[in-house]
Amino acid sequence: METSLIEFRGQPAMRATGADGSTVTIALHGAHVLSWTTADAVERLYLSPRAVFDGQAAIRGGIPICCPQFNQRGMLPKHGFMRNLPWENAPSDDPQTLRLTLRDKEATRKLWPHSFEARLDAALSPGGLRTALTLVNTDASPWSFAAALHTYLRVDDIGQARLEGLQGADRWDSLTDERHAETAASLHFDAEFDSVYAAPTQPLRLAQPGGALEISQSATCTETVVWNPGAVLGAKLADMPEDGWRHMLCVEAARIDEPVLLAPGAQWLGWQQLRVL
Ligand SMILES: O=P(O)(O)OC[C@H]1O[C@@H](O)[C@H](O)[C@@H](O)[C@@H]1O
Repeated sequence: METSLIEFRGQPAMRATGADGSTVTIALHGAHVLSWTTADAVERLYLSPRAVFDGQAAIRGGIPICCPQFNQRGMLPKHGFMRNLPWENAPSDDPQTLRLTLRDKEATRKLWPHSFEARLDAALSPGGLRTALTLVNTDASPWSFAAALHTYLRVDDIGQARLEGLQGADRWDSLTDERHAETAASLHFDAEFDSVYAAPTQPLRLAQPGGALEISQSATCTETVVWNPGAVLGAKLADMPEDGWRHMLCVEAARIDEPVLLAPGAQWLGWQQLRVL
């Protein structure tokens, strides 16, 4: 894997190219995966053309890291602070892996008074991308956190996309605040959709007329979040074009309902694997 430092919409980013010509591009801001192209040069992630690249705001699209808080479930900024800070490129033990790290600093301690190291590892394989988030407790006392790899998958037309593999999974529908087991064998999306599922052990499948993608996640990520803003909320998101919601589906590997309690010196690893079928 060859890596280089590039400029992406005016911001520094790392790009890795696999032996088969596939690429992954990660902004230092937020260790935010911006792009994943497979050997056939097809982009597999959605990145909003209106995403803000000012080195401050969270970037709309790609793979935002939500940590140490998910959504508004706590006192921190929405989805935590890690997506709003500059990370550093760091050497990885594995030459096939691109690594970025973030350590606590004044800006993080003001919000969250703990010492930590976070690592984002991205690895390409033929037809695949694996992103892994590691949290290390470098503090003298325990702390707890939630996390999500908030992946925006690119879809040609949301009206024709189907997400399979969630039937029977416990679902919390955040729009209605209802809990029930999912009855649909395959989900389709024609309006706002925002649900947290107990993660099934088997991979999910995103099926489109043009092909399918397998989505799997580590057992440490106990939830899978599925989100599409739909036309009404989509039109209100200033950093997304009006039809942007038609071209994305977020399928997120998450640890939300039971935060991880990490002892001093301990570490946690959560990953998501995408594979073109
Ligand atoms: O606009 P943000 O902060 O990136 O969040 C996007 C969405 O992220 C999803 O994970 C949540 O389930 C949604 O409720 C939320 O709106």
